[in-house]
Parts: sequence; structure tokens; C-alpha cells
Amino acid sequence: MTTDYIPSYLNPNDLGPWGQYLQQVDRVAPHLGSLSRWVETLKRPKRILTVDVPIERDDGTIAHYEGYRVQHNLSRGPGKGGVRFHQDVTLSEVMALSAWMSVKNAAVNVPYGGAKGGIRVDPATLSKGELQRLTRRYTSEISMLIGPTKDIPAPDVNTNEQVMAWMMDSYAMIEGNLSTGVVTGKPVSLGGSLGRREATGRGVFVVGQEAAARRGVALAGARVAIQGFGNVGGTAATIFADAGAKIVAVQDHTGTIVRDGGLDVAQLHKHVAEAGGVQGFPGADATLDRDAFWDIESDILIPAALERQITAEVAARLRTKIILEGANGPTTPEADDILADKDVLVVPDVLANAGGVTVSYFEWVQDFSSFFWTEDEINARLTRIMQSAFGAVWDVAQEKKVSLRTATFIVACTRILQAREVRGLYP
Ligand SMILES: NC(=O)C1=CN([C@@H]2O[C@H](COP(=O)(O)OP(=O)(O)OC[C@H]3O[C@@H](n4cnc5c(N)ncnc54)[C@H](O)[C@@H]3O)[C@@H](O)[C@H]2O)C=CC1
Ligand SMILES: O=C(O)CCC(=O)C(=O)O
Repeated sequence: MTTDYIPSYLNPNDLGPWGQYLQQVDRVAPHLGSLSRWVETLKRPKRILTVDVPIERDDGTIAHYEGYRVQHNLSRGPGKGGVRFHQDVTLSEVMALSAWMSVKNAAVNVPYGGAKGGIRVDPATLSKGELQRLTRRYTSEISMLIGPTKDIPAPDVNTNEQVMAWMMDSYAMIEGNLSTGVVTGKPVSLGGSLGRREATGRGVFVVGQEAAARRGVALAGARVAIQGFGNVGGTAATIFADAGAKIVAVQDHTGTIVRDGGLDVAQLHKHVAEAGGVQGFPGADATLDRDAFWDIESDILIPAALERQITAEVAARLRTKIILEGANGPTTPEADDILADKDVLVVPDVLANAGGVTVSYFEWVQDFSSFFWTEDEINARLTRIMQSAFGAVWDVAQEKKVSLRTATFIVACTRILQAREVRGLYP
């Protein structure tokens, strides 16, 4: 049984990304058999913390930012999920991102629940010193929730290895010991894992290979369009180009560039490092209006930026065969239906971008054992896990005649709710 429970702290007229997640849960509920009596668990985050994060700016003024950490579900293990710094972060968004982490972690069967954090801030407006003070104050404000066996943050949009190092250090100062396992995505010099930086993009590529093989698309010469050229999109571009694909279009927050014969990805990385974005790349044929990105014909489209980019209107226009969701939540449920009608194969976020958290899991295991693996070992294990998760989801999708998204939710929510059921409720 599901209910229409709306938390009192959200706007009932616009639930935002959380509403998108709830619609996805509604689609899986009929497939959960006797576990469906627990489905309400998935619709209520276990724990939400909103914090005020004050910092002293370089000019001596005091600025306040709103921060969150949401633990959606802890049935299968400690919370796990990244921290986002972005001017559009909202509680609804962090709730949805935490729930997608629960589903993702269960889909690839790593022993974690789902959590996510964020601060509503445009980090481009802060100096490096201000960013460090913001990160440290935020870590202090959420320190009662996090810990190596409680909840383990990691990078997400606009956070990186340096931010993770500051988080780890702040937590170590509070705890009085070196707790490398409190965050993942750390620098390798501080207990980070080889391969974590590239892991999400690499995982997108692995599921891309699987999807392309099933759709009869050859990767050599395939036309690939990518939205977002950061950690996920930038790495995916490199790996797809190395496999012979043509990266025909890239869009980021600065602009949209195209080259029909394929962009030189290595040169584009250099340009982005210097210019801060793809706009102005001399190796492009043309620069397009933002909205024209969706009209570019491709074999594979990789949204790797933010949520709710592929709306119903965009889905109707798209000319592609396969969508690999590097970003979290890029496709609305209405768009999902249109894409299904158009026979576009969508590999959902909770599967396609699970490579990052999978190598975060490897990092956490390595930190606990203080024994570090080679990059080849890490990439081989990552590939095995992603291939096996894709195969299991594919089989469920075929058997139940549902989308890969619903199939992933079936696999994952079954694992979450089985754990919930067997643990029981009463103290
Ligand atoms: N970093 C990770 O390991 C993981 C990230 N993700 C998801 O992947 C997505 C991207 O994350 P990262 O690459 O880590 O972030 P990032 O901060 O490294 O890069 C974000 C990219 O998105 C672009 N972007 C921002 N706003 C845009 C807009 N309005 N239109 C077009 N492009 C825009 C930026 O210019 C940048 O290229 C997010 O949805 C994130 O949640 C998912 C799994 C793991
Ligand atoms: O590496 C992790 O722990 C989580 C990464 C993340 O935030 C995500 O998969 O969306």
C-alpha cells in the first residue's frame, strides 16, 4: 500500500526532484509482491538535518549559507553519498539525491544505505580560503551524523578531492584521531583510491558498452553527445573517444560546442582547465544556442550535469538511440514515457553512474584494511560489478517487460525492503 504522504516541510504544489523520485517509486510498487507493504519506507527519508553555515568572508563580513545532510535509508548499511555545492541546491533535491543513493547502492549491491548532502552556494563566488572555511564549518555542523560506520560523504557537483581532504581533516580534529574512512574521493596521498576520480565516467562507459551491444550500435565511430564536462562527462568523453567514438557535441554551463567529425577531447580538457568551460574552444566547428543541443543527432546521449534536463518537450525532439544517465535525475517520468514510445534505450542514473560509489566502496574497504590495490585491480573489479549489475537488470526488464529504470528499482528496492523486513521494527 502506498499513500500520498507529503512532508510538511515541502511545497505540496511543487515537490521538485523529490516528486520525480516518488513517481519512480510508484512505478515499482506493483512489482514488489509481499514487500510492497514496506514501500512507504522508501517515501520517507529516515533523517534530515538542515544547518546554518556561517563563514567570515575575506572582506570581514559574515555570510550565511544553508546546508543539508539527508539520510534516506540505512537498512542495508551506513549512509553513503556525495556533497553538492551549487546555488540551486534545495532540500527537495538533496532528499531525492539521497533516495537515489539508496537505490543505486542496492542496485550494485554495495553494503550501504543512501545519503546525500549539499550547500546552497555558488562556489565560484568564493575564494579558496572562503571555500575551505565553508567546507570545514559545514563538516562541523553535520559531524554528529557522519562517521566511517555511520554516513560517509563523497564528491558531487562542484566538490572534489580537496574538499574531501578538508572534510576529513575537520572530522579528524573533532574526533581526535585520523579517520580516513569518514569520506571517500579523497586525494590518493590521504588514503584515497586509485581510479576513484575516473570511476563514474568509467562505469558510464561500461554500461554503455553493454547497452550498445544489445542495441547493435558499434562504439567505433558512434556519435556521442555529452551534457556536462566535469568529473563524469569529461571522463566519459575521454574513454568513449579512446574507444573510437566521435564526441560530436558537448554542452556545459558556459556553452554548447559541436564538431561533426568529433571533438579533440584531450585538447578540450586543456581548454576547459584554462578557460573554465567549453565556450570558445578553437577546435569546434560551431557554437550553438543552449537549447539546440537537444536537436543534435547522436547514437548515444550522455546527460552528465544536473536533474530534470530531459523534459517531455526535449524527449519528443531527441534523435538518439541510447541515453546513458551520468547525471542523477536528468530525465523526468513524463520524458521516460515518451522515450519508451520512441524505443530509446535509457540506462538510468541509479545504474549508469554507480561506478563512482562502487570505487568509493573500494576506497573505504582499502582504508579500513590499510592495504591498497592497484589501479588495474580496481578497474577490473569495477567493470565486473557494473557488467553484472547491468546483466541482472536487463534480465528483469526483459522478463517483466518494464524499462531499465523500473527494473533497476525492482532489483534495488527488493534488496532494501528485504533488509528492512528481516531487521524488524521494534526495539
Ligand atoms: N562525481 C561523481 O562521482 C558522481 C557524480 N554524479 C552526478 O553526475 C553529475 C555531474 O557531476 P560531476 O561531474 O561530479 O560534477 P562537476 O562539478 O565535476 O561537473 C558538472 C558539469 O556540469 C556542467 N553544468 C552545470 N550546470 C549546467 C547547465 N545548466 N547546463 C549544462 N551543463 C551544466 C558544468 O559546467 C560541469 O561541466 C551530477 O548529476 C552528479 O550528481 C553521479 C554519480 C557520481
Ligand atoms: O561516491 C560516493 O560515495 C557517492 C557518489 C554520489 O554522490 C553519487 O553516486 O551520486
